[in-house]
Amino acid sequence: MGKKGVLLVNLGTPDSPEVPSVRKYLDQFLMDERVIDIPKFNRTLLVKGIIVPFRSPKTSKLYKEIWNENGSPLLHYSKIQAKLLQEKLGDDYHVELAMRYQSPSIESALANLKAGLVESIKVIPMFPQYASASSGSVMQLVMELVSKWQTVPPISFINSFHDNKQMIEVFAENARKHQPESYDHVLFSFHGLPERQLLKCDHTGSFCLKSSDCCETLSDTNKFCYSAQGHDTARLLAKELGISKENYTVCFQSRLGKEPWVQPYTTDVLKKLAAEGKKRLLVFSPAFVADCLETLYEITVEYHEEFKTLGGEHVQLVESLNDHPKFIEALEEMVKA
Ligand SMILES: C=CC1=C(C)c2cc3[nH]c(cc4nc(cc5[nH]c(cc1n2)c(C)c5CCC(=O)O)C(CCC(=O)O)=C4C)c(C)c3C=C
Ligand SMILES: [Fe+2]
Ligand SMILES: [Fe+2]
Repeated sequence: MGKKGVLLVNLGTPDSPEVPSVRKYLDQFLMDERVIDIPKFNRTLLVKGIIVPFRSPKTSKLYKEIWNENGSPLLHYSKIQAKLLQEKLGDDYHVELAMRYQSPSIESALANLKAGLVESIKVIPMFPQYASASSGSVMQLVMELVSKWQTVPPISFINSFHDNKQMIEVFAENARKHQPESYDHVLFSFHGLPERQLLKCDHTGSFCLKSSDCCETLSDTNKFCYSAQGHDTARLLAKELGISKENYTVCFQSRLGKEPWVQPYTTDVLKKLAAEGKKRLLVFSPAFVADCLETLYEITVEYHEEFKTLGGEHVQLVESLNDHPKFIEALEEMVKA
């Protein structure tokens, strides 16, 4: 029997922090019709004419702040996760890592699986909460590529793992290192998403954003909603750590453009908490399985500085899942499920 193929796919990162690489990365990322979901002509004008030329130099500076001897943290941790998973699964499995944007590409990882004569492929988009712009985009590209093969192997996808028990335990364990009870408030800061993309997930058109608490419970109507899944992750984490409802806030960071994104925005929450006299914040970023630009710069540097300017004292990031053995066990279970 052939090996069972496993494909881990994370978002992607520039090949280097220099402006030309960042330009290439942002161009590929933001020209994805699931990321900037507007007609192609308008997307091309916006992305190639405005965002990429103006944003690349600024984003390059930020990447230079987090780049280290291992390169991009996101790629570095992703490689370790794939290696540890391969070791855990053993010789009956063939694990490949890909990035949705830049390298290693999904195309090359699939070619490696094909060359390895795998008998099946399990794809894990490495995003705990489903979003069309992340998991959906990975699934679409994998399906497009594999659909062109002469022999299409049995292929399956993990859609989301927002309530994965081991994942919750790892985040909680990482938080305990910081004595959560010594903080004035806890934030669960998720990567943002345009509201338009949330609304598109509600096929009934009757539920999403129709009330201020539409994401507070998961039901058949909103089970694929990124925000509702995020609220679920936050609830489970708060329960695991015994954090009461009034002591935490779910919020969304990294907004791009002028259109409304899912709210509340993390920056607004920082202002509100500072005005209430809160001094020390513990911040989880549970939309990511590895530390990356958004955690290591946006939270650790930008939000920390911003909160201090507002009168606060400290913003402490809870380390991501990275190379934690229990997270690798979680991946193993997903593969074997
Ligand atoms: C949870 C996963 C992610 C979703 C959903 C997502 C949506 C999304 N992102 C942008 C724009 C940018 N995101 C950027 C960085 C970035 N995004 C994710 C994950 C999700 N994005 C990660 C892991 C990272 C960091 C990658 C790394 O190398 O560390 C960036 C680049 C940085 C910058 O210029 O600010 C942009 C741009 C949009 C528009 C979007 C949904 C519509
Ligand atoms: Fe993003
Ligand atoms: Fe909702």
